[in-house]
Amino acid sequence: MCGILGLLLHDPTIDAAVEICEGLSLLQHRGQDACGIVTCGPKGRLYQCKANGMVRDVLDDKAVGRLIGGMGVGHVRYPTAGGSNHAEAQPFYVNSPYGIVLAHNGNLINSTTLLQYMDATAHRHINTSSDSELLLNTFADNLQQTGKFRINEEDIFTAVGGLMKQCKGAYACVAMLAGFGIIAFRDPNGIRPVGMASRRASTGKDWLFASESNVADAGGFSDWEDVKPGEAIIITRSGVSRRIVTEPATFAPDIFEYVYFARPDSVLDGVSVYRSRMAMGDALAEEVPDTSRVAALNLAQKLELPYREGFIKNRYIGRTFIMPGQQMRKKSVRKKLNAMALEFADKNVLLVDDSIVRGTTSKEIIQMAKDVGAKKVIVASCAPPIRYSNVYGIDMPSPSELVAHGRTTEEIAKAIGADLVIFQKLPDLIASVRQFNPTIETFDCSVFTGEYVTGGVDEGYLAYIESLRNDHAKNGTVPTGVKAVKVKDANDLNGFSGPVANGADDTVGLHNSWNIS
Ligand SMILES: O=P(O)(O)OC[C@H]1O[C@H](OP(=O)(O)OP(=O)(O)O)[C@H](O)[C@@H]1O
Ligand SMILES: NC(=O)CC[C@H](N)C(=O)O
Ligand SMILES: [Mg+2]
Repeated sequence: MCGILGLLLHDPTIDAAVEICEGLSLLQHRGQDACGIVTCGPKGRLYQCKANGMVRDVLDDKAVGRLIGGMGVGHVRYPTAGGSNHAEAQPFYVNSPYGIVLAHNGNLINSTTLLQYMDATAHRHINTSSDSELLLNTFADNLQQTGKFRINEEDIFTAVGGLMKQCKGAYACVAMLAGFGIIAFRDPNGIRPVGMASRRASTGKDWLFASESNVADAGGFSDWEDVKPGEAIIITRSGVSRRIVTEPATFAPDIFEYVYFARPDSVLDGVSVYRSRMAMGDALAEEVPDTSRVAALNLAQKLELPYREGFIKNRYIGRTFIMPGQQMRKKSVRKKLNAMALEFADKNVLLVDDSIVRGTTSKEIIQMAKDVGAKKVIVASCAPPIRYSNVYGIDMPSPSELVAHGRTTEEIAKAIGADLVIFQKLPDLIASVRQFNPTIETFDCSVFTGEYVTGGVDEGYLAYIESLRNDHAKNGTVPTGVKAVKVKDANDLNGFSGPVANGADDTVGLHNSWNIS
């Protein structure tokens, strides 16, 4: 999952970068791997700073001070395609046509086809294994085809419409055209979130696009509105233009945003994440003979059991599930959470978490609770068992890494060392979220069901991404031996070797040197 942000200030003499940076730090929970900002200053010049690392490290005062201009785009990255190298940090830039910058949240499932098209037809050079670079070039190619010396809103709608025909998968995007304005668009299924808000500024308005509404709240923006599925919104200093640019498709936001990804103080697609998590706790209570903190509190109240914070969290260790390798995740859970012996000694405890994915967290914390004297440890998960790959922007490519894959509930309990595991039922999870916005037709629940809302995800594709992105491939630790994966049907690409796995990806890349003095 990534965080995206666009800001256009009414007064172009005020630099937007400081606020973009603050906004990105509010989206840090969506991506910890890399971050970046590109701004547009006088004469349409673009200024960029992006690198691996957290917002506070990459975007320090000095770096932000060099980013000139009253509009810009920002990104925090959690890789789901390509590798984790600097070159794949976002936003991406392409000079032709017009100078375009793009920040993407989501994941494309037809990268191979797009790559072939870029090479054989559009003749555009793709320098990384990132699907987001392909997305940007698809946008650029569609804009190029309008053939205009100067672009207008109509051309942009046409280009985004063309992109939506070509790109399959999940994409919530914020783009910027040099000297023109900022643009947001969202895939036809609306799988990933992005919204818009505005704020009065002297004689006009400042405009914000962001993955989550918490950014708008903190910046004093109001009138938060979600970008609709299949919609493109263009903001220039002359105003706002918006249009649904594609055929309607099933609106299916990813339910895992509510379970885990989004901050509880955000409202996504009209649903308060906080209230949906409280409802998850209520529903889960029905199953007993958080993230999860909100749910745990409600669950405890309903069961009339005392609610305690049995683990103290080190707020300086980031999210563990979105860390790249299993060793790191495991070590970080121990560093992040410490069991309060007082709360556990000689007690039977019910631990509530928002989800059990690889089982890293639950396995560690059950052991920690037992180490400080817990008698019985029962674990309740606000999400149902996760048994299938995610292909839309959550890095869960490999079912065999999921603790629930191929296991019954009893076997999962055994694998994580729990006395009992209780899972939320899928209809209850869906109802917990949907009750707050019944206009959402359905959700992408593919990690629970193996049913993919976009189509185009068959066994061959799932095997392909698994070979590319399982933990061994990412860390270059074999045993799968995946070093570089040949693009399917790549005969006409002059031997071009397609996306390579993380650990094997030693691309130097065309990236900026961010820490120049
Ligand atoms: O079964 P696993 O593979 O461990 O994944 C599930 C865990 O990962 C997440 O926590 P994370 O540490 O990422 O973030 P949080 O602090 O927001 O809970 C989630 O909240 C679960 O605790
Ligand atoms: N999690 C995401 O949204 C990732 C965006 C993009 N697929 C990347 O890997 O950079
Ligand atoms: Mg957690």
